[in-house]
Amino acid sequence: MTSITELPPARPITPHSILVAQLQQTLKLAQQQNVPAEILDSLQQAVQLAAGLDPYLDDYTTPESSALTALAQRTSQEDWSKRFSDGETVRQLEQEMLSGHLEGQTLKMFVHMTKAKRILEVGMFTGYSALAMAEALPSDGQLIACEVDAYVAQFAQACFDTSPDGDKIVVEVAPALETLHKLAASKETFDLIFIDADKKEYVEYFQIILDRDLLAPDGLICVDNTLLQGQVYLPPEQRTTNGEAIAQFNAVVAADSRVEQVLLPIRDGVTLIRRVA
Ligand SMILES: C[S@@+](CC[C@H](N)C(=O)[O-])C[C@H]1O[C@@H](n2cnc3c(N)ncnc32)[C@H](O)[C@@H]1O
Repeated sequence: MTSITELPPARPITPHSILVAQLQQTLKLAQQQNVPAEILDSLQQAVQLAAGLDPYLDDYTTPESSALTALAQRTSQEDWSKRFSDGETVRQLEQEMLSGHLEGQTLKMFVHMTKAKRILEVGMFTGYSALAMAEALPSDGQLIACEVDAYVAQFAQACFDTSPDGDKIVVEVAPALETLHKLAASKETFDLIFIDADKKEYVEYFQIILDRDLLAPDGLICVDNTLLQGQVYLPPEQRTTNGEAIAQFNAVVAADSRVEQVLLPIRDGVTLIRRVA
């Protein structure tokens, strides 16, 4: 009999799920104190309203494919800390990096809406968003995924090999900046570009994409984690290095007259950018 190791459940990493956890903790504390019933009642309503949102969004969003469910399950069953301490991954990875059902379905919608045929993903991890977008591509469409870590690249490839849409994905194992320069040198262009790799390099990815014309005319850039757990609008002294990098990235995009953008509060924040000049 094989024993399945119990791994920790995913921790809250979006502004909304962090807020839910904080409200639940506040309610617990209030229940232990002699707090007036009126305040307890109000807190309980706040918890209900906040905690119900994510499950409701999941319930009323088209379900993910069986290939995506399998990939997400495999990702959550992997002991990423052990992979890192054994030297198999180049950095500490974690299951929370996977974008998941709501964002995956949102990206699929963008692929359909833009009629994209060529997609570039910067930061693939185990391949959830890559496979979600590939599922929306026509049969002659292609997605190039940049990933620096050879272990996760292999992990993702094994999942793609068992999916009907996996053959639309080509994985480039190298630092993303290297791959972006290589693609630009061979004059490649993309209808949709999804940025989700090293937060400290986001400004560089954005600038190379625009300066070296990696984005096709009328193309769309989608950028993940642009709320970075709420750190971008919390007092700057509470920001991590990644929080600071994303705050700077958002400011750079907002000041660039070549583009227009909208920051959507989906999961950890997704910014859509299109070129206007
Ligand atoms: C947040 S995860 C990507 C999640 C994935 N897009 C998804 O939705 O499931 C970020 C990934 O970017 C990779 N990464 C980090 N820095 C990178 C770099 N400089 N070049 C290429 N990949 C990088 C990490 O190894 C990690 O797998």
